[in-house]
Amino acid sequence: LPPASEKHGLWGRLNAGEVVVGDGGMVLQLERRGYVKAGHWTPEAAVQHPEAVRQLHREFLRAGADVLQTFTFYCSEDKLELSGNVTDITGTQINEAACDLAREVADEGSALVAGCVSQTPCYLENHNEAEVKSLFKKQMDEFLKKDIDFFIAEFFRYAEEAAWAVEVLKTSGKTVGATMCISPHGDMSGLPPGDCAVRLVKAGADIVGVNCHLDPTACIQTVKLMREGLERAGLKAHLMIQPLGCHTPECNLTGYISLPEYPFALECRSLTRWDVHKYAREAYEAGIRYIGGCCGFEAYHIRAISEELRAERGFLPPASEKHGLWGAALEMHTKPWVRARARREYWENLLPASGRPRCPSMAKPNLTSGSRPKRKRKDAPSSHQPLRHRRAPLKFRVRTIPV
Ligand code: MET
Ligand SMILES: [Zn+2]
Repeated sequence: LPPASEKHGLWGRLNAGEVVVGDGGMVLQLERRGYVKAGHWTPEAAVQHPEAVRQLHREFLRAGADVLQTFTFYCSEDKLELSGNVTDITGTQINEAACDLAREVADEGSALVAGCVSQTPCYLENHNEAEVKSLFKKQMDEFLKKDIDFFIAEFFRYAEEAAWAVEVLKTSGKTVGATMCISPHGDMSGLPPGDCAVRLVKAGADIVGVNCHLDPTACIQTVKLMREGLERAGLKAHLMIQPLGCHTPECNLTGYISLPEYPFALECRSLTRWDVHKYAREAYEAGIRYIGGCCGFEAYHIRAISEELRAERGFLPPASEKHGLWGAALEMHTKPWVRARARREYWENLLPASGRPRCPSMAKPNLTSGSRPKRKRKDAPSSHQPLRHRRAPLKFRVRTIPV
């Protein structure tokens, strides 16, 4: 169990039955703002554009986030090398700068800082436990040089790799949350969500759940399956959820990356703040107490979680000073037909139009998962040998999730 000093940390808060509001998506949002390269999704902006990262952290804090996650997605040494995106900055520099940024902003409020690791190319490449674990250990040691409160291992497609990350992070003695980017069908080796959760808790995870890849509806369904798996095994853990900020009802095993709109035309699918109210309530009712968002979740979505759960938390966040509940600020509008929208029933029951007459409401997802491109030797800016890649085997057929 985590040390007593963590009584007021994440572990203590969750054990006391508190709701913990997570932050939103960093890489997708910073790509849209011009600081991250799509396809690569590496976080060198922590060093190159600290002001951009700091600002996004601040927006999430102001919206009520209790946790700021370090901007260290895909910041393992092998992923940085594979992306070939930075030659003049090391992974160590990015990890350390990201910790400093998250801490600086967290201390402007009373947020916790989570040091985050994610899936590695090395795992797909060779399944070598020692090698994969050494990548996580390196990142963990860099985080531990800085002031972080707990760890999150997130965005894992395979329970095995996530469990390896958890085993490494637990050696720190700190609280560890683990979230997988899986659907109700389970992980990429066919392990059902309940069994994934059991595996993660047995590896030492204190909090388990899902992040990214699918919309709130599918993610809640998956976390419920995790909870049931834990109950069947007689194991206890807190539950965590950070879904996409997009509607993906027709998605399948491969998640939103299989949508034709990924990643540059997803806007039509964005959740409204009212969708988030519904999500936050459903997640809470499912017994999930760490409730945040992943890609597509912006500050106003996080504020909507904070507003929906204001009674349970006992306060509203600073950003709500500029937002009347359920549209109440519209009472001041000069036009009577807009004033008429200053009520909960209006926004709760609205079916928003897309304004795009020729658009279908559903897309046809691509049915295969892609292989990684080989990096061209002559373009390779790194002095290291590029990694070899092979197609990740899809062990079972892609199906559509009934929701
Ligand atoms: C592709 S999932 C990304 C997760 C990470 N915490 C981020 O928001 O940047
Ligand atoms: Zn995400």
